[in-house]
Amino acid sequence: MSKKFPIISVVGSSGAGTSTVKNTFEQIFRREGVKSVSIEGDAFHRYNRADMKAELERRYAAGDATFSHFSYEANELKDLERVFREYGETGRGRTRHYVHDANESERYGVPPGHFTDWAPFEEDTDLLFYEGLHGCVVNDEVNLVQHADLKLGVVPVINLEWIQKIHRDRAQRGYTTEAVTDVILRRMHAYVHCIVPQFSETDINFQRVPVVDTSNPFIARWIPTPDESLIVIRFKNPRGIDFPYLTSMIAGSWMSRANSIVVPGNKQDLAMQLILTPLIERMVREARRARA
Ligand SMILES: Nc1ncnc2c1ncn2[C@@H]1O[C@H](COP(=O)(O)OP(=O)(O)OP(=O)(O)O)[C@@H](O)[C@H]1O
Ligand SMILES: O=C(CO)[C@H](O)[C@H](O)COP(=O)(O)O
Repeated sequence: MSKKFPIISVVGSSGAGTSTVKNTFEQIFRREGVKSVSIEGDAFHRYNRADMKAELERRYAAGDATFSHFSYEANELKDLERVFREYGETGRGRTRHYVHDANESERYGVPPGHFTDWAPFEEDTDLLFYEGLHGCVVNDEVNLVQHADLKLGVVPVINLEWIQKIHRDRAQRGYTTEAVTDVILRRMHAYVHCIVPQFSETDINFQRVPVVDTSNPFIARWIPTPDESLIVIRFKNPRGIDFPYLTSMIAGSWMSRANSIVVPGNKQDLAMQLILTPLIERMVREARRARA
């Protein structure tokens, strides 16, 4: 936690929608005049695509069928913690990009499956925004949670998460359904052991639930639309959350538990803006005062 240089950590599995949620944050940052710097979790993968394949094959031959990008050891989590710590203390740090596809390759000038060089953060920012797989990990080696001031989970129910991943990986990253299915299966062990525990550490979870049949996600022809889904929003600590205000502002919403509200899928963006804007505004105001 840093009063001077706060960190927002948005965590979700691959295909959960963390990149999509980043757009909502960008709108809030723009409207509130917040200067942010951001990290994509994939920047902290340990291996480029070819080296990851070789490492997978090596481990598989040695009898380990559980290794995947979700595993702690496939990522440089100590480096990520170092960046979180340094940013929290000084407002400085560095990141890079993992280039997934031809579009990103054109943007960054590096072939798909490779990293760009590390580059320092811009100076004089108000906060650091992280989105990715491991931003709330606590294990024997790292404790990322302790550095983050606002922690969010983006967690569609699993069939929907798979549909989103399959469609995105096919449409944008050039993989077949069979290849994505293999990846989902291979990652399941680490999904349970490395990804899921983080959603008990997060302050707020956004869980998208489809209200159309997704019982065979591998043949779904499209991603259920916002109109075909609900969002369950759960607050770890509901004290101070103005639920009557939220349910009156968001048409069609209701409280399903003392710490949870449900909103129509097409109100996700509005709900996030209403919930997050005051939290971000206060965080940035206090940080600016502490730096003055
Ligand atoms: N609320 C939503 N409604 C409809 N589609 C969504 C929603 N959120 C995400 N998607 C779709 O799901 C797919 C995956 O989303 P996104 O790329 O944001 O995932 P991600 O968590 O960033 O994945 P990765 O970490 O693998 O990059 C995209 O096709 C996106 O358009
Ligand atoms: O989205 C992911 C993890 O969040 C990707 O699966 C990961 O970055 C590896 O990418 P690729 O399989 O395209 O090399």
